[in-house]
Amino acid sequence: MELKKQIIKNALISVSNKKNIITFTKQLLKKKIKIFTTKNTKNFLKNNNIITNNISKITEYPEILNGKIKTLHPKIFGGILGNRGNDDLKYIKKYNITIIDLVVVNFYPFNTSEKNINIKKNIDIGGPALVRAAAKNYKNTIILVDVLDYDKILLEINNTKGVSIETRLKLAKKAFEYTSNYDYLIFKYFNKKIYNKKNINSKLPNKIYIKYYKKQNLKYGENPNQKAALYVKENKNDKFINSFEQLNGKKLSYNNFYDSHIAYECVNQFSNPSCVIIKHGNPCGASSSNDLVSAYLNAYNSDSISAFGGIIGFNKIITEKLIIKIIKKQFVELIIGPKITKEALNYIKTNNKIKLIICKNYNNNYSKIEFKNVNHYLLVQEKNLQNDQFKNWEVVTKKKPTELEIQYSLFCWKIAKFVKSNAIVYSNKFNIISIGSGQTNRVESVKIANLKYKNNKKKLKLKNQDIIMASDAFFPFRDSIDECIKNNHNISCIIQPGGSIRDKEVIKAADEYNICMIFTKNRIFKH
Ligand SMILES: NC(=O)c1ncn([C@@H]2O[C@H](COP(=O)(O)O)[C@@H](O)[C@H]2O)c1NC=O
Repeated sequence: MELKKQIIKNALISVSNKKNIITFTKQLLKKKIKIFTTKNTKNFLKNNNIITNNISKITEYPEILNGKIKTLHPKIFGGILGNRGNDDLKYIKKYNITIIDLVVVNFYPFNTSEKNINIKKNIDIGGPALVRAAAKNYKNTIILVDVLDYDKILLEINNTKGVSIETRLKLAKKAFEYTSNYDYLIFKYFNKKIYNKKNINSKLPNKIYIKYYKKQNLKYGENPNQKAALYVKENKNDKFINSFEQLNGKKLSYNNFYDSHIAYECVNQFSNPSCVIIKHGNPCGASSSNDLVSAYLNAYNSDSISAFGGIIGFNKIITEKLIIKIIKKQFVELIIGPKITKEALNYIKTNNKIKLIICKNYNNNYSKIEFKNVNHYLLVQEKNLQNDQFKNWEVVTKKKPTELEIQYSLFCWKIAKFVKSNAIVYSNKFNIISIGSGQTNRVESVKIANLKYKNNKKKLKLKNQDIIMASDAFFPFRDSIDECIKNNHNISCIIQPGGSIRDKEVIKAADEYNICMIFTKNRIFKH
């Protein structure tokens, strides 16, 4: 329902951020709108040769308490909240209230990234009150909180001599969003102060407030019939989000986004040129080498069938030579890396089927907690951030690993961390050669890993190369180890968390076969 357009006679301007206010005020004055301003806004405009009325002309009261009370007065709020056409009129007349048709306000900045926030100075009281009052009475009072809306409103006034009810409603919605965001920042500040003081484990607080903003719609969810979108925390300085750029290919799907992050997180564990190929959230191939081309080829050879349509992560600059190699070898869904050469980018751009993401500022420590929702509940846990270092591990067998075997075991373990449970991973040097993933019992995962290993052994011409075996949780029995030896798998070292009641039996098996065994003492389940 379109209300009769009201002519704007009086406006109140009280802005901390003075951007664009000069031009806007000039335009309002041209329309013969009477303008009332708070002290600094008035002085700022005056210094720019724009004369406005001091708010005290309405309140007949000076600003007091060093500006803590400027506009908090019945004559101001009466003018904003009063309805023009009903019982309120009698009060308006009785108390000689100036009707205010337009309120332009933005608040004192409350920047939580600043170390020393001055609560007295930084928490705006009168501003939010003005904004809420005007937004509540949006049918009568227009509320402007966004500098970017000044021009739009002027255009609407010029074209239609008023501001439509639809626009007023949108502005009111924006105003309440503005006040709630502002209060949320202040709340967070107080919340942090309390937690830090009491030294409570603030990672898992008693209450969780989640505020994420839609960054982009995704092509679809896990399946094409599911709508999906990407949300981010609003942090304009977030280096990761700012540097996460899609440079080629069609819109990302939910699975693309998920897999590419896993690929990138996994490959960024390594400092040597490395490649990880992900399918359905699981690594299917990985390698660290002297250069990315050989790392890619080794990773591809880990499981060339699964690599089809895979998400490939690199930790070094992507070159044209590498792209040519990949395209020659396989159909690839997405490539993610920290940088790409100009030539490689031009080359990849000739094929819009390949999605390319470049992410310069990778930070694994950004979020220390993880969420999963199950119907009515939100499951929250700390990220499984472990210190994967040999000094924290224990060699439990008679045979001790060589320096190289320790390095190889670390590589194999780091990949196993990303494999869905139950995970069994075989590697040769810094190359993954077989993965058994996501089975409901460990023996099945071992069997799958063994089968893939058997196939790869011929293909990769592995003869008596020493193999590392990683398991994401302890072996409940010695049978898995017997099974490997029976199949002549040349295992030189097994890395696993340990902790089974039959550890002794398992260690005995390893000793019998003259294999080294490392206990990491940390389980790496991934559901
Ligand atoms: N206390 C008040 O009555 C009051 N009324 C408006 N303000 C704020 O004062 C600022 C503008 O004041 P000035 O024009 O003096 O810079 C605005 O950010 C506005 O949100 C107030 N200041 C703080 O609470």
